[in-house]
Amino acid sequence: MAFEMILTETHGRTALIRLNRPQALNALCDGLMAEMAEALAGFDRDDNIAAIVITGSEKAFAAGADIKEMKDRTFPGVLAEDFIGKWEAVTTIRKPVIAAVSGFALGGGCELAMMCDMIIASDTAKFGQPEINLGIIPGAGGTQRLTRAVGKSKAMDLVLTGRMMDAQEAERAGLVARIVPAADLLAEALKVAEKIGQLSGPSVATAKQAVNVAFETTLREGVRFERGVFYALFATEDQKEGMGAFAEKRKPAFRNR
Ligand SMILES: CC(C)(O)CC(=O)SCCNC(=O)CCNC(=O)[C@H](O)C(C)(C)COP(=O)(O)OP(=O)(O)OC[C@H]1O[C@@H](n2cnc3c(N)ncnc32)[C@H](O)[C@@H]1OP(=O)(O)O
Repeated sequence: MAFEMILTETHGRTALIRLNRPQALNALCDGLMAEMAEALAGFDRDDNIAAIVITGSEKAFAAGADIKEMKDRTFPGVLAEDFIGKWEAVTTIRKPVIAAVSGFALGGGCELAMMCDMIIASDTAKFGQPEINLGIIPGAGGTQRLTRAVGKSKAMDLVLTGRMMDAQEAERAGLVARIVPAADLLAEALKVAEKIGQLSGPSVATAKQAVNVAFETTLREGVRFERGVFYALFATEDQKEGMGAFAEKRKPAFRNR
């Protein structure tokens, strides 16, 4: 499938998706979101791919949903179509998805980054939920994921005022995993993805699932879930290989089973 609004490439076992609407600061229109969902699903099925990086341009990861496309939508229309429901595709991917963010990550752009498993930001990144300036509120998880990431007070500050925060503030607040110079952003994100790709696929997928459960359940239930999947990993060859390699003082050769 040829894409128009995203570019895809592979680097070893890492798939890279670049948002590609520079003229609109990568505003997330329906077409782009559909292409991304299709690309993500394809990479998730591909045994040669272990992790996925999503990035934008130096100026903008994404400046939000496409306001020009969205402005004439109606209440019955968005309801019938479940306009934003399709965006959730990003959260159904089993492999790790890393957002490499440079420049603006606003509105739906910030929400897209937060749907990924971790955010690596350049020192020029700016995050915000400015929907309040448009007479709406965040609609792709912004009020929920941002609040879980940075806490109620800062989430209120950002969502109610629509102000942007820079990469340093975002890292201090816990939204961003690490900050790197803009010129090194992609290399760093690919390096992290490659490192994950060398590990055991079943344990990586299980670890991702377990951390995500923490967002959706009580501590007691989450710990119970973790214990169950932890025990299950002792049924894998990779557990024998990983621990055997440690005992034999050699590098493990994981076979993803
Ligand atoms: C997903 C939901 C439900 O949560 C909803 C949303 O995401 S609503 C959208 C939230 N995002 C915003 O409100 C940000 C809108 N953009 C801006 O405020 C500014 O563009 C900026 C601060 C990011 C950058 O400003 P500047 O450097 O001055 O560039 P511009 O000239 O404004 O933009 C260049 C070009 O891109 C178009 N653009 C930018 N953002 C969007 C957008 N979200 N949708 C559609 N188009 C966008 C902008 O109109 C310019 O295009 P031209 O007018 O030159 O054709």
